[in-house]
Amino acid sequence: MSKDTSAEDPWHSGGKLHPVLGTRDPQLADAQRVWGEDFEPVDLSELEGADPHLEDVGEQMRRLRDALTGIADSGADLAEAAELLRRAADIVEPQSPDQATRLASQWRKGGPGARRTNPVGGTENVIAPPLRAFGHPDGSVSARITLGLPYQGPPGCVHGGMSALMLDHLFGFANHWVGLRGMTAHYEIDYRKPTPLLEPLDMKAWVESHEGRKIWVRATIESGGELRVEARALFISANVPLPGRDATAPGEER
Ligand SMILES: CCCCCCCC/C=C\CCCCCCCC(=O)SCCNC(=O)CCNC(=O)[C@H](O)C(C)(C)COP(=O)(O)OP(=O)(O)OC[C@H]1O[C@@H](n2cnc3c(N)ncnc32)[C@H](O)[C@@H]1OP(=O)(O)O
Repeated sequence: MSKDTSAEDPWHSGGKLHPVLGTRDPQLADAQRVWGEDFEPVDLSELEGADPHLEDVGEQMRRLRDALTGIADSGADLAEAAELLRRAADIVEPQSPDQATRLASQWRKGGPGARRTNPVGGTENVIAPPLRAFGHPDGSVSARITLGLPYQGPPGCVHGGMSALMLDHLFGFANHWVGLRGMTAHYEIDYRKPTPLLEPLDMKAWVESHEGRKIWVRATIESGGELRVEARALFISANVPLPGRDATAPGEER
């Protein structure tokens, strides 16, 4: 399997995979403590060059998101915060192009695709934890994250849909890491034990096999050394027209 991807391929937004992260990144430092030095981070080069104010706004929004969830019984006075947030929205909204324009801009040739904005890893997306994935030399990808109250399902536990979402996303990275890409066609998941909030979750995904357009992937979530969730999926190599781009002939189908 090849890791080569081509920025010239209009159906693929990714560049070649290479380590680009600095060790100041807390999730990378955490991952290095857990998995040692024997892995390379998945390419996140599309994050370079982002407006630092955009990164900062995203970060402040996530702080608010986490601080706000479950605050109702605390007696907090939120009047000033509400006013400041209204002002912030009044500043940003008029500067933000319509959604169709922004959608197309994500998929410009050689652009970041949805990796900056997707709901799992996108730092521009407030609902994203955001999860960061790391690629290992054995072809698997891993992520470690601790989720808070915004992601609660059963009492004190991660919402099962959130687990499914994160693993589906990791499947995408597992494909990407070994030079494949596809769409989820079939997805099955077993919730073996409750998945705790507020405790580190270790996720792993890998391509088990692939033949023609079919890619079979597997993934797990562990916490405290115990298996919580395991999932299997069939991805199918498929060509989806990119927003704002002519639907010209895609590259070779796998
Ligand atoms: C482009 C940019 C890439 C950027 C890369 C960046 C890398 C960064 C990495 C990661 C970050 C992001 C990662 C995100 C990841 C998330 C993934 C999703 O959420 S995907 C959304 C949900 N999935 C759908 O919406 C699919 C909807 N379904 C379809 O469109 C079609 O069903 C499709 C394309 C999957 C297949 O349709 P057909 O018409 O092309 O092909 P047919 O002939 O039906 O199937 C081909 C073969 O597959 C089998 N097949 C199809 N579906 C099956 C199923 N559900 N179960 C079992 N077999 C199935 C069929 O039986 C057939 O097999 P036989 O060739 O006959 O042996």
